Amino acid sequence: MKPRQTVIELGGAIIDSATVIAEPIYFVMEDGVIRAYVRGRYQQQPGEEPVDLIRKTDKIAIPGLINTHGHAAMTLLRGAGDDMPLMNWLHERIFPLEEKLTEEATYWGTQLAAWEMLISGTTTYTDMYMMMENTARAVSESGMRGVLSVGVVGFDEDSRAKGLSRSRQFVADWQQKAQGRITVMLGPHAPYTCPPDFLTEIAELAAVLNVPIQIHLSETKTEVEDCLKQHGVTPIELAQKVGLFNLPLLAAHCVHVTDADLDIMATHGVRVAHNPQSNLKLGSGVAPLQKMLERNMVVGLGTDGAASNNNLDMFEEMRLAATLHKGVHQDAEMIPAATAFQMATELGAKACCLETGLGTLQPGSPCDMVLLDGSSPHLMPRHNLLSDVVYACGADDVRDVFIQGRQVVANGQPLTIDTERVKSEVARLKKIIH
Ligand SMILES: CSC[C@H]1O[C@@H](n2cnc3c(O)ncnc32)[C@H](O)[C@@H]1O
Ligand SMILES: [Zn+2]
Repeated sequence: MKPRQTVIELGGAIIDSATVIAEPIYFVMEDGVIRAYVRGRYQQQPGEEPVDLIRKTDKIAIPGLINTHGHAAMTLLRGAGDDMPLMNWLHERIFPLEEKLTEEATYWGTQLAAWEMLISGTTTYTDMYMMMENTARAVSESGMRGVLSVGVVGFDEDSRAKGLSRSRQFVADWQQKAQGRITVMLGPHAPYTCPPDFLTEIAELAAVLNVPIQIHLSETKTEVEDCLKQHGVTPIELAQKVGLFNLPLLAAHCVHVTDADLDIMATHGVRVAHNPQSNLKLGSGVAPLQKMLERNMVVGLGTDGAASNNNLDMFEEMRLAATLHKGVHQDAEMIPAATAFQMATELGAKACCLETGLGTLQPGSPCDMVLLDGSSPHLMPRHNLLSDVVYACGADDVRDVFIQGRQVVANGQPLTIDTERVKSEVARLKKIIH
């Protein structure tokens, strides 16, 4: 039997960064996939199969936002260490607190993150953390898409062996699970926590398991200076040397990269997660985004964890990406709204090695759709819909969210998260993690 179709009628839509329709439009969905979009109002034609009709003519549709770098359970550490540079923040505050995180804490921290991400229009996110089984369970229950990896460090033989075996098991258990919403990567933390021979082992394992890699690279000046002192090469050169770039790889940050580093990355198709807010808050610097895009590199946007941001709001990242670089370079033409929007959607999907079509509302794409309140002052008088979404809208304008055609947020409220339970569990856990 042919699956029943659903039609969503809207007041306008951004199909992708190059296709903006600021007039009535409807989408035809079937099996969680967008089959077509048609300008104008929906009218059933004589003899046409009946459809389920959702009428939201005061809403504007955009593709679900894609957060290309994060550590979901770090919501539990929000505000627990502020105004410190990365290395002090990690060693003096974060690592000691993370020692106290239990498996169930990881689960509730991820639930809290999913709640925050869903109501702010993020439908897909990446994660690298410890105890990822619980993260995957929370992601699966939330209805979100997750690109998940076990965070691995190689301080000694024991941590190396555990990291590799946990990663293997995680791929076996979770690759393409939750109706295909979960995909897995390997997650070596950084070159300063994983020695070169261990990074090679990880690259070899990724090739065997046929999964991409995500890693923090060249985040701070100190990281680069230490790497040069210790290994005689930059973190990017090191990553290439040890074989990491022979595989699809998503590099978070890349703030302190030379032109030669960028050429290496571009040649090897290295994808980048740009995290402007986290880089500013930790005082790390500003990544050379324009130079990356000039080399046609795939760059997505990310929040990083809630302890270095301190929220998971992709509207803020989009707006910051579109304004920060203009200010730094005194060039108002840099990173136009369409580019920032593309990074938060389509390019984000590519950065995460996800299926084609994700990050757009084009026919054939999965129906991961966010509906904004068309009667918000941020969307008036509507000279330019794309500009309004990037420069004026915020998380508060998100009303409804669909992932794979399933509604997960209705009128600003998450449908898949027991928010009262999350509130009480997080309050309880705060007493343990302090
Ligand atoms: C080994 S699991 C992931 C690990 O990464 C830590 N982390 C969070 N944010 C950052 C960042 O900006 N740079 C480097 N490492 C970061 C997190 O606390 C976990 O320990
Ligand atoms: Zn990170």
